[in-house]
Amino acid sequence: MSETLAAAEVKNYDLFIDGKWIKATSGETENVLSPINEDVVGVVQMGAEHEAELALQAAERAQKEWKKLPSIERANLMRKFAAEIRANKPYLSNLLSREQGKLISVAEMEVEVTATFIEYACDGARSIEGDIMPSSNPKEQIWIQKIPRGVIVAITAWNFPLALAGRKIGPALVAGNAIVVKPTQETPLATLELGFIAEKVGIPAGLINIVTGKGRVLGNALVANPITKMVTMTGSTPAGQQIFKTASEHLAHVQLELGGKAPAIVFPDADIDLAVDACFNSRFDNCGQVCTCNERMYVHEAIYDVFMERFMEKVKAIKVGNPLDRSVTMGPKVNASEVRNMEHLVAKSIEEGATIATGGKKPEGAEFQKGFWFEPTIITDVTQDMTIVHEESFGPILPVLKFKEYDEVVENANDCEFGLAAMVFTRDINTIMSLNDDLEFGEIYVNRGHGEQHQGFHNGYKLSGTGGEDGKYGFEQYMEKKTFYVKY
Ligand SMILES: NC(=O)C1=CN([C@@H]2O[C@H](COP(=O)(O)OP(=O)(O)OC[C@H]3O[C@@H](n4cnc5c(N)ncnc54)[C@H](OP(=O)(O)O)[C@@H]3O)[C@@H](O)[C@H]2O)C=CC1
Ligand SMILES: O=C(O)[C@@H](O)[C@@H]1OC[C@H](O)[C@H]1O
Repeated sequence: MSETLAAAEVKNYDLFIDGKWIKATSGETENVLSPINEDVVGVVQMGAEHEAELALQAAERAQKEWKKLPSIERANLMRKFAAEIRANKPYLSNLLSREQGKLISVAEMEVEVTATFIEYACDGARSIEGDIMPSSNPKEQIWIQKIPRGVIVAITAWNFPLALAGRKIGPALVAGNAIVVKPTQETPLATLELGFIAEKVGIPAGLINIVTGKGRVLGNALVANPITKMVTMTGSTPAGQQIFKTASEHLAHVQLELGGKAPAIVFPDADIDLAVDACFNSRFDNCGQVCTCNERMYVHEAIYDVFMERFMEKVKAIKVGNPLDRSVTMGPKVNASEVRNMEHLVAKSIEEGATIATGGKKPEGAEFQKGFWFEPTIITDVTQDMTIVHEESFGPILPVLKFKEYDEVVENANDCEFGLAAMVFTRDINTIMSLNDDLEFGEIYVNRGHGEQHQGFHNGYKLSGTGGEDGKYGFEQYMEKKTFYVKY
């Protein structure tokens, strides 16, 4: 059944700083367009250096009192914040679908995951543990304490904007920090709604600040400011590298979740139906716009034909259309630039000798005249040296390669500048354990597709990032350590 497809109101959002909604001194605004039909969904302020300073100063003031609260009291308030996010699921998920183009069912999952990211952080409130150890000196103890860092800057990407914000706000505040969130200009609206929710549940002014503006202007000003003690960013590798350089000027702690090029490897002993379903879902989830998506698929030559017959049947059954229509199974790409990148990768693949087995262009039909659409695309006759095997597509394009030997496919899987996620399908324990030893990826899925758990650790190697996020190791990064030598 379709959701309300009628054009909703166009909402104007100010900057949420120090518990107030204010306009940018620049007087500039930017329209947020729907990828479905290019209608304006909302209008946001274009903050810059001045607004960065205001937000950081507000956060610095608010954090001084917040850190004095017992962590369980911080967690109790954050649970109310999470509950109110959940209570607004219908509105937030509809807004996410309209600003990002994701299926309404995926948007509903995203709102739920935003709440559970925060609730997971709250569960850790009583586990902020340090160490007490004997000194090598007589009558002396050593205490290592965990303390909040101070002001955190969170910069997020457009694929799961609300969940990525919750993933950072939760641990940051439970640990005793304040935060300034800069969502991407592509999809800032649902994140801005968190400002209204913070007001409603009584989050103290200045603890959560949400500012919009260009990453290389406002984002850069936030990162460069010495008030900022940690930057947690999700986005592309080039942007992450720039942030890393800027933050190094004042040695802020940096946590980066960046690009990926996950291989899916299907061995001859795999459960073929399970592998087909997992590899399919892990490519076309959110129109392929998930950092852990199946970006290149290696299928053993012995099962290639039977696997691909079943796989292609599913690909050709995809229904592309308005993501608010629950009968649709894939929505649009987020913007025109992303569609141009899809077209570039297809053209490059053909130029390099590959075959477009299905898709490869914008879909035809009146409903696709406006918006940012691209067909589900499978590329075959692919060799390891081709661009599509190395360049992240972050979209509904999948190159498929055959392999024969274990060593060959492991070498090819590792032949990549990224190291975020990989998925492998085999029922042989020796193969599984060898892959665990040999694959150079921070997250390996065995006999299932992508999808992190909050208690895990979302950690990219190589150009996929640094620091890692989620779980107890992600939570730890929002705290500093202070060592106390106590002679008595
Ligand atoms: N590893 C992971 O968990 C994930 C990784 N990603 C990766 O993100 C990419 C797609 O997201 P996308 O939003 O296009 O990524 P971008 O890197 O373009 O933008 C990410 C964020 O960084 C901001 N930004 C850009 N440059 C700077 C800068 N110099 N200083 C401060 N902030 C800056 C952007 O601001 P603005 O755009 O508003 O100007 C945006 O808010 C893909 O590569 C994907 O792999 C996506 C999701 C998860
Ligand atoms: O960022 C991504 O693409 C993934 O980590 C995604 O973000 C929130 C969801 O929980 C994850 O699948």
